[in-house]
Amino acid sequence: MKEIKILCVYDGYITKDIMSGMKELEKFGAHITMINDDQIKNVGDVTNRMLLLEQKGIAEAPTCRTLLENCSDKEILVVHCTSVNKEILEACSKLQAVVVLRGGIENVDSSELAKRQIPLMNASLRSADAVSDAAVGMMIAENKNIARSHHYMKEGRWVKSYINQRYIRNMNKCTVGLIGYGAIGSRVAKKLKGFESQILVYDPFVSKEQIEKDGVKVVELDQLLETSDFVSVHLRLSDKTKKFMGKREFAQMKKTAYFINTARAGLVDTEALTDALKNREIGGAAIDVFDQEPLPKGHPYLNLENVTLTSHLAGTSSDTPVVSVEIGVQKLKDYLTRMAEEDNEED
Ligand SMILES: NC(=O)c1ccc[n+]([C@@H]2O[C@H](COP(=O)([O-])OP(=O)(O)OC[C@H]3O[C@@H](n4cnc5c(N)ncnc54)[C@H](O)[C@@H]3O)[C@@H](O)[C@H]2O)c1
Ligand SMILES: O=C(O)[C@H](O)[C@H](O)COP(=O)(O)O
Repeated sequence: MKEIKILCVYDGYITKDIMSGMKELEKFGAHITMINDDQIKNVGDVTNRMLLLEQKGIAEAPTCRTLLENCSDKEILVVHCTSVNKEILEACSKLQAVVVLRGGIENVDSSELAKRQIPLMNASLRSADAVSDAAVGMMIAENKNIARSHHYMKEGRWVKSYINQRYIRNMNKCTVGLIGYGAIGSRVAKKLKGFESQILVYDPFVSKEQIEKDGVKVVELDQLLETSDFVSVHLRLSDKTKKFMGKREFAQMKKTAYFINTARAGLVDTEALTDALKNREIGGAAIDVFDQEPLPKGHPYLNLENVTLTSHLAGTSSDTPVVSVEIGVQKLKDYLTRMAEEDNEED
């Protein structure tokens, strides 16, 4: 079996222990080197790096010096959120494939890889269960006033009456609108089916047939916004989806509806959402992701009763980093097997 040199870069989220699952690939001829991303020390740094990449792009991402110093003879790079930018790619003359242990691929110069016809593999489903659990949890928490009641009880208050009790329905009578039907959106739908909610979906990039085979209904965005009791956004942030939810969209929502954001803050015009919440143009919101993290003191959300906030933890689960590596290992096994078969055919 031909030896193939793989360089794995771990960071504050994917640790050396977790990355050691890659050793399984030695049976497939891999020689594995593991290094640490010298700029990332903890999970907070990982989140900040992701946000920087999504907002500013790969060109502004700093280069990991340890990666640069160790990559020249490597055939495969495995990274989590470490940047695989032009400087790194120029140094990788032997590169045959790149594996990103996350769903988003913003940390990799994918157009440069495409030019060089180098395959890029990712772990798109790795946190889909964690985030979809969180989105469904947020809907139920709003419906049942769990966070608000908890907050009051901590203050010694026994509050029995909440504004939404006049109109909120049980989940089996609620309509949930999902914007984006990828890894996470589709899992939210699957989980909500157990609650017998009516599910509406807007995602023009997935075929109607594929979505409707899950027993949910494809609608136009206007209909989704106008008729849903919960509007949950599950898009990737890009130039095209920036501020997808603005003044107009919040105005279209029912006055009693909740907006759920476990995706990215940049998808939303924060000022428009704040106004809609303040003026009770929508029922409320549950939000996990913010323009600035940690959320700065005095942020308007903090003074609103009809908003529930979590500190960017929807994707956090002890399973997520492990699943990332499992997916990466499986994709690499398939890749190495294919390469070995092609080599055999040529011989
Ligand atoms: N809060 C967290 O901890 C956390 C963790 C992981 C992921 N996320 C975020 O969750 C979001 C969803 O991730 P995913 O893995 O499901 O992404 P995905 O790429 O699998 O799905 C995105 C979907 O959006 C659709 N889409 C794109 N443009 C659209 C448009 N204009 N209108 C409607 N649909 C459109 C795509 O067709 C795709 O199906 C991302 O923003 C991701 O960064 C958050
Ligand atoms: O915390 C998050 O939001 C995620 O861990 C990360 O930023 C995105 O993960 P992905 O969906 O790209 O796997």
